[in-house]
Amino acid sequence: MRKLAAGNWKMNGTAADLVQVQALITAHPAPGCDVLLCPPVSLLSRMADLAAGSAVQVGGQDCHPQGSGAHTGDISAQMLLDAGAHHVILGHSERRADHGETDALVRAKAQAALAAGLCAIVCVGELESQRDAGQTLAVIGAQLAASLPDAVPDAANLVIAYEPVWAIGTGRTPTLTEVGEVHAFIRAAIIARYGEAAQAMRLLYGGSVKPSNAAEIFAVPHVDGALVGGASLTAADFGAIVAALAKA
Ligand SMILES: O=C[C@H](O)COP(=O)(O)O
Repeated sequence: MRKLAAGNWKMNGTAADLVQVQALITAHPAPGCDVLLCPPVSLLSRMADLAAGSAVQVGGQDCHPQGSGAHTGDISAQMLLDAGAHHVILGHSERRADHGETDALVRAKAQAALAAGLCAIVCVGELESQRDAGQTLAVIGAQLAASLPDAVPDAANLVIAYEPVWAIGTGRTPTLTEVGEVHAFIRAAIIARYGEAAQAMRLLYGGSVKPSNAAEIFAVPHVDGALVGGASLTAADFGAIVAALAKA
């Protein structure tokens, strides 16, 4: 399976920051893994134009479950595709917290994304209190059961990102053993759900991935890449993570 280094710019970046994308493309013309950047919608089309013909793909950070209609401020999967996106991040914990997104809504969005021809990156992850209470696998299992799409015709089009909420933007990470335990659990859950085709679904770890810890995280079984926030904003940091993944 080809691994995936995905960057989530979140609500960061203006046109001036596209120099980072050009620098990434120049420094990693043939990266040896898939490379994705998900900018705010305001930059999506421009970033897609800039990255055309390079190894960098672009994606959205959310989509509406419907294709069009009276939904002020929202964007559909078809619109993301039209703007040049190949992927969309769905169910990020920040959207679950900021916008009250439920597992059922995340599933509807994921199904819309797949139907539109996008690759869906569905995020799951436990709160620190849930980890402390020994509930991590139960929480992840419930999120997977209710957030993932019913049918996935092409395993390459569903990516699952494990992001412990307490590790996002904090500089803290689970131990490698803990990462491995959750990723093995996710692999088993999706094989039970979708069959052996789920061996080809990529599982990303996200939460304070940096150049300094990327290689050890990428050595954990069933870690097929990363969903990177802060460190995806600069070509130097994200490029180092891309290089570590290509070597893993
Ligand atoms: O989507 C990315 C994650 O929330 C990780 O963010 P972070 O790398 O800044 O911790």
